[in-house]
Amino acid sequence: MATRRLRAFKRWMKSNGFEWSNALEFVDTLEQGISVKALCQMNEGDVVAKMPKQACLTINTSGACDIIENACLGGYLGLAVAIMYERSLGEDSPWAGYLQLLPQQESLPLVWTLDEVSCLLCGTELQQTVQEDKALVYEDWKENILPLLDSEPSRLNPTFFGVEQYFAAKSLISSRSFEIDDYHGFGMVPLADLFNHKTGAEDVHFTALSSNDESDDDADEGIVDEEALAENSSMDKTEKGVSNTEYSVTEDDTSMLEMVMIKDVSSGAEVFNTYGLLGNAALLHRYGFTEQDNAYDIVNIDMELVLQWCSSLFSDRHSRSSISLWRRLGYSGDSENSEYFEVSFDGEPQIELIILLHIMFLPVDVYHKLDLSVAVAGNRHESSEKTTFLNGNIFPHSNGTNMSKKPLMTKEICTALLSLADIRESLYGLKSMEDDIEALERCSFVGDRKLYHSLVLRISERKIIQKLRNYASKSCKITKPSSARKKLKRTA
Ligand SMILES: C[S@@+](CC[C@H](N)C(=O)[O-])C[C@H]1O[C@@H](n2cnc3c(N)ncnc32)[C@H](O)[C@@H]1O
Repeated sequence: MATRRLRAFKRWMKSNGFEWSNALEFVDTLEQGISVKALCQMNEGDVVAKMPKQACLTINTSGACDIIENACLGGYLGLAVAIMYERSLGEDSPWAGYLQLLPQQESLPLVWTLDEVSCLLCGTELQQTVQEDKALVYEDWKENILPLLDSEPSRLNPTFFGVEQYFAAKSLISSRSFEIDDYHGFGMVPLADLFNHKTGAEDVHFTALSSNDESDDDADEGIVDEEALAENSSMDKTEKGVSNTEYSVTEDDTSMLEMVMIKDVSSGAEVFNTYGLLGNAALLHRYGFTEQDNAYDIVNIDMELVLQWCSSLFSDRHSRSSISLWRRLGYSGDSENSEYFEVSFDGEPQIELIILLHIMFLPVDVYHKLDLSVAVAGNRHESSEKTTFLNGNIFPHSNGTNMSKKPLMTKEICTALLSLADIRESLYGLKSMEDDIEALERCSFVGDRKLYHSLVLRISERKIIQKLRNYASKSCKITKPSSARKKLKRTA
């Protein structure tokens, strides 16, 4: 359905040199906003849309370019000022026809209230991240945007540069901006941002040729291989497919961005882009929606939770020294402040977590032997390629990813994983997963958007925790009980 705002947008695109295939239908519904459909069969290689870089809203093209540059605001901050500035011009903005199509803001958790964040995202991977984001974005506004109003009172209308407007602009940038090229950097690309996302199953690809350097080396991820383009996008197709605007482009025209079909799509089907291979936490964080059964979902178990579990069995001293030994063996990442362990969509915990648990359960004598050998190796500056003897298993340093988990899955490690699953699950509060599933069934995708997507996130995470339990129970049955220490509580 072409609504009034869509018709106005198409007129704006035509007068700004955009070209798009007659086979694309832009659909606007109250429930789902705008999507793009195929009006007839579309084929791999078809160039279905061309967008002039000069018509994209970037720091460089915006009327506020001088203000942004004088204030040395780059990246997202600068682009946010560009959007707020053009919005403040209303009909006088060269992007008025584009801006009227955009929502005021995208419903990302960033723009939810703090109460909504703590209530709806309780226990999820996003709760803390979003709380921190909100504080940081507020600080950004106070430090960088507020002072601008004093420096340019005649050009900047404070009504359009308030903290709410800044958060709104940030939500649009997060959900709709593209990397254009070295000169323009990030920007808003009209038309390209009408395509919805499907994980790992996109039909169309956004491509850009750098205006500074056309060599492959300088190509960003989205750039199409020139030869493939030449093969697939003959003038024939361009003439047939792209509507007959006056704008004519050459194949290596670096002033244009393109949308190229990377698969055949049948008539009537929606044409999807992909925003990346993202789990639900990342999708909700950046774009404000989730997908059911998303195979890229993960759950993290923070080191803090491991310490919490550890303190119920061992002395603080033992917990700390085990973690220290584990770090010295090279199993922690770069940052000691944000250590966490991933549990994959299938419920498999990261090998690094299993190794840490293993170290914690080592019999005292083996533990001391290992500790000593690591200290000696450290003093001799031995390479991290060396192997280590751990409870009957040879552990290669810093190379846990290729190790088999099976031999390590002793009874106590399986029990520890079950306890960690319980501790992680308790973060979701009193409501059970069944409560969440029932709530989701009652919830409307359209009317209760925030609740709907936060429930999908909670449920998908909790399903992974359930799979972690299954993984631990199953592994326990197939692994012989270990000969590890009988006395669990250690004090030294
Ligand atoms: C680049 S825009 C796509 C066009 C958008 N539908 C519109 O109305 O303008 C990205 C936004 O579209 C919505 N979106 C995209 N893919 C989606 C999907 N698979 N499910 C739900 N919403 C989606 C989200 O609100 C997202 O932030």
